[in-house]
Amino acid sequence: MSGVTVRVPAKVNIQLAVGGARPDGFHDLANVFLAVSLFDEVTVVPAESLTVTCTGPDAAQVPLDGTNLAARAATLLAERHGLAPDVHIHIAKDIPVAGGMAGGSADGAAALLACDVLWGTGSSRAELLEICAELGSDVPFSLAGGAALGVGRGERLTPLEVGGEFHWVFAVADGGLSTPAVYGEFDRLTAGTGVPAPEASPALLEALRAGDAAALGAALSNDLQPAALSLRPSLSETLEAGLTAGALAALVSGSGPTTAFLVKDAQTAESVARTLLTSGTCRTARVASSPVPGALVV
Ligand SMILES: C[C@@](CO)(OP(=O)(O)O)[C@H](O)COP(=O)(O)OP(=O)(O)OC[C@H]1O[C@@H](n2ccc(N)nc2=O)[C@H](O)[C@@H]1O
Ligand SMILES: Nc1ncnc2c1ncn2[C@@H]1O[C@H](COP(=O)(O)OP(=O)(O)O)[C@@H](O)[C@H]1O
Repeated sequence: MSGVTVRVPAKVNIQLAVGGARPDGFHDLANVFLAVSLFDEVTVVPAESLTVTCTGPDAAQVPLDGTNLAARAATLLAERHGLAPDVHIHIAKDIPVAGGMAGGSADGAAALLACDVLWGTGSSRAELLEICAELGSDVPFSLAGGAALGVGRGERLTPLEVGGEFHWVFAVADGGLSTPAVYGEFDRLTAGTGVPAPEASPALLEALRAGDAAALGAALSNDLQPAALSLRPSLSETLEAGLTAGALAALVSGSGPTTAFLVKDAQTAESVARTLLTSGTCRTARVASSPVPGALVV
């Protein structure tokens, strides 16, 4: 076999309920993930040693050493099977980097699936999900796709029913935001307030099940948004610009700084994206729909 390519989607968190910091430094979450139609493609081919290349508009920001999540995935799978992780990994990157859309996690899940097929290691779905959880809290969802509630660190998934297609615009900001820095700012902002245990919103889950965009818009929430806005105050102007342009609702995607706009249909997505592009409040604007499947061999 010459090589294996896996296509993998980005995510938006339609609800991100964050509890207090745990002794291990992580936060318990009720994390409602939705996979959206921005994709990376990861190709693995046999090679003399483990190497990584990346192309795409944000490629310069992607590490090409052993810290790349795709390289870590190949190494973890190889270790489990007593193999050498001798593959060349190529990432065709279209998901914004450090944007709160789980692009690195997506590449980790994609490389894991691609190597499992290339090496014929035949891992079960449960084994793949376990390795994903070792790679990072968001990685299991990148493998699973669709929509899911993630609890614990966000790695323990329950699939969710979605009753229709939802349309989005994503405003990509200049530069990224560090996920640990945003959780750290959340801790600083909530210190001494008695953070409640995170719970999924019944209204949000019902809107998702019904495919009701207006109801979903009313229920979107992200507990990390005040922290992301505190670190990057200019994002409030982007949120405002998208709402003025006709979005049903707006929120920061995960730890940011990408902002997400739910719109009523594909046509409105195009017009909101055009307005956002000319507003000067973001670097670029992308349209997407949801849900889409998780990592798949192409
Ligand atoms: C915020 C979220 C929302 O889905 O995603 P992004 O917006 O960054 O994509 C996730 O919780 C990010 O998950 P992921 O990026 O996989 O994080 P990990 O690699 O597991 O952890 C990186 C760091 O984030 C913090 N972290 C992560 C997950 C969690 N439940 N609590 C945390 O406090 C910790 O500081 C940890 O050291
Ligand atoms: N394959 C990868 N693609 C992008 N970033 C990666 C990858 N592997 C490791 N990283 C690192 O992870 C950081 C977070 O990137 P990313 O997953 O795109 O954002 P986020 O965690 O905000 O969703 C990057 O700044 C980069 O240093």
